Amino acid sequence: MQQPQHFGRMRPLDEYDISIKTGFLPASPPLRRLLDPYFTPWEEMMDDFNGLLLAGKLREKVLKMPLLDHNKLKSVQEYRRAFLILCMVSHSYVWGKHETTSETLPPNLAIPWTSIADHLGLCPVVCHAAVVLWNYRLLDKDGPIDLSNLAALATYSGSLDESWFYLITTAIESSGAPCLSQITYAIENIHQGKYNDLKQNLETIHTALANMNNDLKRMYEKCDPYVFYWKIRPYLAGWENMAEAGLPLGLIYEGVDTLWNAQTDEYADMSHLDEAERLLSQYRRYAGGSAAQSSLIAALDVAFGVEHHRTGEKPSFIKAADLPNDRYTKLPATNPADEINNGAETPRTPPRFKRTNRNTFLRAMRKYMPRPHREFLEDLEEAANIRPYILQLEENDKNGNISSEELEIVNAYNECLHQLKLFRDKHVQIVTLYIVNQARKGPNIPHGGFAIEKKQQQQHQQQQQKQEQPHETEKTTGPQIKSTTSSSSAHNDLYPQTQLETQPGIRKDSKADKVSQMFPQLGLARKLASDAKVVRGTGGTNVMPFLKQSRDETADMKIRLNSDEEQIKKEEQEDGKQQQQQQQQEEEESKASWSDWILRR
Ligand code: HEM
Repeated sequence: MQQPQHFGRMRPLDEYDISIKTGFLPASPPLRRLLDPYFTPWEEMMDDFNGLLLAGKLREKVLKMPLLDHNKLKSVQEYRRAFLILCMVSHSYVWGKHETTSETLPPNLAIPWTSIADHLGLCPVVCHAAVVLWNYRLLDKDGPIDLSNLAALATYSGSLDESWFYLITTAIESSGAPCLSQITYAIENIHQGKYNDLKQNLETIHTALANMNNDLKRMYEKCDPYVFYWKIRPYLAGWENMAEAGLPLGLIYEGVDTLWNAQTDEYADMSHLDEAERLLSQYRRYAGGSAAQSSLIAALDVAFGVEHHRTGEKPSFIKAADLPNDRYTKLPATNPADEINNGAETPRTPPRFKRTNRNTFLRAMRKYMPRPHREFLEDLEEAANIRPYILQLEENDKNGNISSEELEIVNAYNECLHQLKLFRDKHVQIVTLYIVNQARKGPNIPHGGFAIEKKQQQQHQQQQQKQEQPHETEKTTGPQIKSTTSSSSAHNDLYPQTQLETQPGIRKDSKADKVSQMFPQLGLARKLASDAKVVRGTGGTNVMPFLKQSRDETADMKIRLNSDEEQIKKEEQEDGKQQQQQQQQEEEESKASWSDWILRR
């Protein structure tokens, strides 16, 4: 006999820092400034930082900035504002504007950023919460949180495209806000047997999801894919898998020099370590900002019991053996010192993922969500009884024992999943246009004089190949791997974060160079085989298997009832047609340009 399932109960939403009205967005708009004059140096930096970055003066100015005490921040709103400031200034400091990547973050940024991140339950790196949840203002303070009334507080590039990119996501969070209370009501209604109310909960979630889809479709309107890929995305990059950008070990958080253990998230005394060990322990690797860190989409998955597997594990889709060993299948340790100690993989991965989410990447994204939101997802995993209830109805149906009301509930559940699948369909199209196509085409550098033309670049590469393989000129196939201390390829000097990931760009005499010599077991100096499968542009085509699998896993959760035979046949025909169309569309999209999209609207 099947054991009865036990479900946990949720705490009230406000205990997870969730508002019934605004969801994961704060109940009132984020602070526009820190008013305490003590923090003037940070706010002044914000006033000027786009200009300073453009003028190449940002690093100089940062180095003159005082080290401020984060303990003087009073409210959570102030902590969030401070976190946003430090995300903006620190990523600009590290990546610069056409400057060499900085491998170190000075103490006046690193120390407060790390402490403030700890306070908020985040990592000291840019994340969805910083640029989407805490980075907007309302043009009319009494108006709605939608695209007709939103402006961004801060952008790296100073462009409207970047504002639009964040604001679309803010609008999605706002449209999706009703889902959170409805999910908790649905759970309670199942406990109490109030099935009519449950149907209404599902219908409200369905409407919210449809609104989210409408918001997502508007990404094309004001965010140019070229600007996104080449001007915005580089600043959102973190320091995990960034060897090619000159950060093979991650970033040194200067002054945060108590020994930090990523597994336990605790600090220890470092006095017993020698200089090299101390240096190594200061490195941290974090993924960059991504809407994959949105707790909203994750909450919907958990609520509906959408099962996510390791990429490639879903046999009908793609064989794991054919996939590259990349960030979507395996993540490096946050602190490279752990690789020497015990080969740890994904630190601080929340332990309780019993039910649905077994995808390495999606799980890892949770440590980049604010602590209360992460706790909401963890508790929801214990409490989510919607899918088990629907599966019970499916069982009733098999026994010829389902009422018309129950049928309606199953249909409402299926409709919600369908909307979530449509969201992922659109998202796959967006990623094709905004990332895959851009990575394939390469930067379209005008006659600015600061980059070399394609022809010259080819000559440059040929020359380099000759130098590196004087005896093997005839049998080269894949992209060429350079020696570990060579400079990056010509045009990508401007955008180091978009380099090929197999080129460990360790600068001679850099700290990473020193550390890699001291710890050869880290394997940084390894020269990879030229036919290594992992070769691809950062965030390029390798992301697609992951995203398409995630979409297909959503569609797979739909329930097919026997009593709906007619409906099933119709759906199967439609699904077949849809799959064909989708494949065709995806092929066309891989060739499409942004103007095609705009004209097609
Ligand atoms: C120009 C727009 C966008 C681009 C280029 C983009 C790109 C990506 C990429 C590359 C990933 C893979 C994970 C990573 O490498 O970070 C991803 C995942 C994801 N993105 Fe986006 N994204 C965009 C907009 C959005 C928006 C507006 C949302 C809404 C919340 C969103 C939600 C997600 C989610 C939930 C995932 C995790 C995969 C999944 O659950 O299916 N993205 N996105």
